[in-house]
Amino acid sequence: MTSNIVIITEIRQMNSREDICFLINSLFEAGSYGASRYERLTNDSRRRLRQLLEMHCRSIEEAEDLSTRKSEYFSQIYQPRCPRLFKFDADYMLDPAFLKCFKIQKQDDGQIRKVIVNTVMVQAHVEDMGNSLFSLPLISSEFCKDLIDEIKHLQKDNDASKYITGKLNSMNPLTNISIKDIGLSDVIDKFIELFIKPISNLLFSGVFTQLENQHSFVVQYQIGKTVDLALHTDNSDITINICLGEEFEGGEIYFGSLRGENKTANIDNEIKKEYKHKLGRGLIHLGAHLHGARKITSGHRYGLIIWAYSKAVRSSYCPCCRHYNRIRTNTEDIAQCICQPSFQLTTNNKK
Ligand SMILES: O=C(O)CCC(=O)C(=O)O
Ligand SMILES: [Fe+2]
Repeated sequence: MTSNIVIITEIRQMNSREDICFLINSLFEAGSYGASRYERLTNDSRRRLRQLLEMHCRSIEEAEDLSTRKSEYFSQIYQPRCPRLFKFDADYMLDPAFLKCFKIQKQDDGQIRKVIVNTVMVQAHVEDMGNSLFSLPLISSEFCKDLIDEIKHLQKDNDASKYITGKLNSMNPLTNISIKDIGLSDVIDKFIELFIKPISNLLFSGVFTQLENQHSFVVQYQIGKTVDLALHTDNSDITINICLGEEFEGGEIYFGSLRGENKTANIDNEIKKEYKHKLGRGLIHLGAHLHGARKITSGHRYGLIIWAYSKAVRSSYCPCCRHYNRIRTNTEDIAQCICQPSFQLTTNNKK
């Protein structure tokens, strides 16, 4: 008999219909002992699991339906304050120093055809803070200002404001605004595809050759509301954290060890680096890097957080404990994991 604790953890990590299918397939697939994981559970465990699965599926479906309604509202009804934000334009969006890190080839109509990283300029403009943590100029001050003005405009609009608050990451539930909901996903997708992917490929020495997906949001910190963020790791493969402004004091971001590297019980001893946000400048770090944000002491802080995903990297770690390649056996498809006797990697990668 296997314990269902592992499966319960997997259920809690489901975020989409795709995740539900992935989990259900893995529950009913014949395992290395012949019987599926589901068949190896007691009747009682199966009953509890079914209830939990149903509840979680319902909440995912409700969240997805709400997300569709939001997208419809923002694409069809909402009148943006700054329409320029919604169409990708590298010269408007990106910091001139960041643009210098690339050779950009354009088509006759001005669209970008190809972007090649300029290694010498990357060395000049990107600060390597160690432990796969990089700081660099990313976004123009004009784009930062327009995005904050758009957020303020959204928050004043009765209909729009109803849609923009919600639980986006489990840590800062009330004040985050989803980039997808407000119709800025295409802009962020292009930014990742054209610029973040090639520069990450260079900075992380070829680990992130592809970044197929993203989940992005604007975070806000304000006295009397959310002022800080506890130490955590992100559900991302790499995170891009950009300071949008406005005026604020405090709010430094601090970093500890990488997930799994942490050996001491006292997490405060682990803090290794601190970074002071600067307008338009950002950090690129591994999602597995422990980090948190210090209290702001005055003002209002906005940040653009991009969680980027790589299918190849995701399929190399256990979806349950999220550690990389715990122990691999020689058997082609099986990786051993402390979470359960065997974690089956399928070719059907998640996300
Ligand atoms: O506020 C920040 O700069 C960090 C935010 C963050 O780490 C997160 O939302 O995951
Ligand atoms: Fe984070």
